[in-house]
Formats: sequence, C-alpha cells, structure tokens
Amino acid sequence: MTDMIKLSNVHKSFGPKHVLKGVDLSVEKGSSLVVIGGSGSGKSVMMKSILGLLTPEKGEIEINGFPTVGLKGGKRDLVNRQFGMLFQNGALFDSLPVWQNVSFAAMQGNNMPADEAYELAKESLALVGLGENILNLYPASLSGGMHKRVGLARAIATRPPIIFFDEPTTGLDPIMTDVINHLIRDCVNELGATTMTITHDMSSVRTIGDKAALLYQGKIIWTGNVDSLDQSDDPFLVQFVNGLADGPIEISGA
Ligand SMILES: Nc1ncnc2c1ncn2[C@@H]1O[C@H](COP(=O)(O)OP(=O)(O)OP(=O)(O)O)[C@@H](O)[C@H]1O
Repeated sequence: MTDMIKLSNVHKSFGPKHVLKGVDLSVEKGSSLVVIGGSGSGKSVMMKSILGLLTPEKGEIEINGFPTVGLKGGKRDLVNRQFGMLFQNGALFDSLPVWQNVSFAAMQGNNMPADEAYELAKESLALVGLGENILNLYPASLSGGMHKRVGLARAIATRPPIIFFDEPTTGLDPIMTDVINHLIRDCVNELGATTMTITHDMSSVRTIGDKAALLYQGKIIWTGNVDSLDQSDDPFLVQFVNGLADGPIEISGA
C-alpha cells in the first residue's frame, strides 16, 4: 500500500523545549489514522509540521512520496492544495456568508467563478446534510453543530485526497458529537480520502479511525488497528484509552 503521509525521525524544538523527538508515522492511502496523546504531547505541533506551518529541524515528511520539509512559496502551495482541514473551532470567516466560506479555497486557490462556487457550496453542504436555506446565512447565526458541518463542508469542498481533523468534536454535546463523528466517517468513505485526526475523544477515535497512534513524550509509542485498542495490554495505551489517573504516563501539572 502507498503511504500518503509519512514522517521519518521528525524532530521539532522551541528553544530548549524538545517537543517532537523522532516521530515515525505513516498513513496508507485511503486509511483514517487517529492520533491520541495527552495535553501538550505534541499532536498539534506534529500536524502543523505536516501542514508546513512549522519546520522540523530534523527528519522528513513525505506527502504521497514527495519530500516536503522546508518547501516554500508555490511548491508548498501545490502540496497544500491536496489538503482539506477541519479546524477545532471551525475557523469560519464571520464576515462571509456560508457559501463563500465553503467555497473559499476553490475561489481563492483555483479562481473558480462565483456562480460555480455557489453550486459547489450547495453540493458540499448537501454531503454534510445541510440544505440550500443556509447558503446565505452568516456564521454568527449558526448553532455549534451547524458550524461544524459547515466547517466539514469547507474541508471537503475541493474534494482533497488528504483531510486533517483537529479535535473535530470539541464543544459539542454527546449526541452532536456522535452525529459529527459519523458524518466525518461517511464523508471520508464517500470521497475515498486519506485522513489524519487528532483528538482526546475516544468516541471519535472509534468512529472515525481505522488506525490509531499514541504520541507520548515526543514519540509514537503505539500504533495499531482501532479494533485492537481494547485488546492491547500496552500499559500506556490501557491508561490512556481508559482515562486512568494511575499508570506509567507522567501527568504534568497534576
Ligand atoms: N510556537 C510554540 N512556541 C513554543 N512552544 C510551543 C509552541 N507550540 C507548541 N509549543 C509547546 O509544545 C508542546 C506541545 O504542544 P501541542 O500544542 O502540540 O500539544 P497537544 O498534544 O496538541 O496538546 P493539546 O491536546 O492540549 O492540544 C507544549 O508544551 C507547547 O507549549
């Protein structure tokens, strides 16, 4: 199987703080990997490094076999055009109506004319279960669940081969969490995309992911199928998956 995302010995520090200490991780084409790990373990730093927002000091990050560390300008844009992203807070532009939010990347990056962009927004919203009635609404008038759906519609609008989800269910009630998790799973299946999700939410791990990886103290210390999460006797994984205070994981600031 081809690796769509591959990290090899990735290191990232901020001054004396060594956050990523040799991360090795790969995501096969069409697979959904969920990265779990405690607060401050480096999940966001890892995702930002893949997106090119941070530059690792050492190691390589390949996207579909193409080395990307240090790429800038047009070359980086070409790589990032393969990405869709659902941000933790939705990150919608308050001053733009829903349809322009959804089609933003298509209009900016691909110079899509407004009438086509409007149709694209309509189709993308339909994929996440939203109707035409919200196309001209502004983000401030959307509920939390609708906000997430619009963010998801935007993430998939350009039909990207790779989609990143950053804490996709933060701030949602348990029922809406389940709805969004299933919606993500269904959209990803429909598009055949490769995905990477970072989350603390074990329901997201089980619904969205087919593979999981545990990041601890700057390294991936466990990877496996989501189905095998409960069968593992790895003490770090058992502690994290079951949310136990006692175990080998050092809890800072407790
Ligand atoms: N730009 C930065 N400058 C300095 N330190 C940073 C920077 N970005 C992240 N860090 C540090 O790197 C460490 C890992 O942060 P990161 O946000 O990746 O954690 P996380 O695993 O995503 O945590 P959470 O689950 O709480 O979001 C933290 O100690 C954080 O303070």
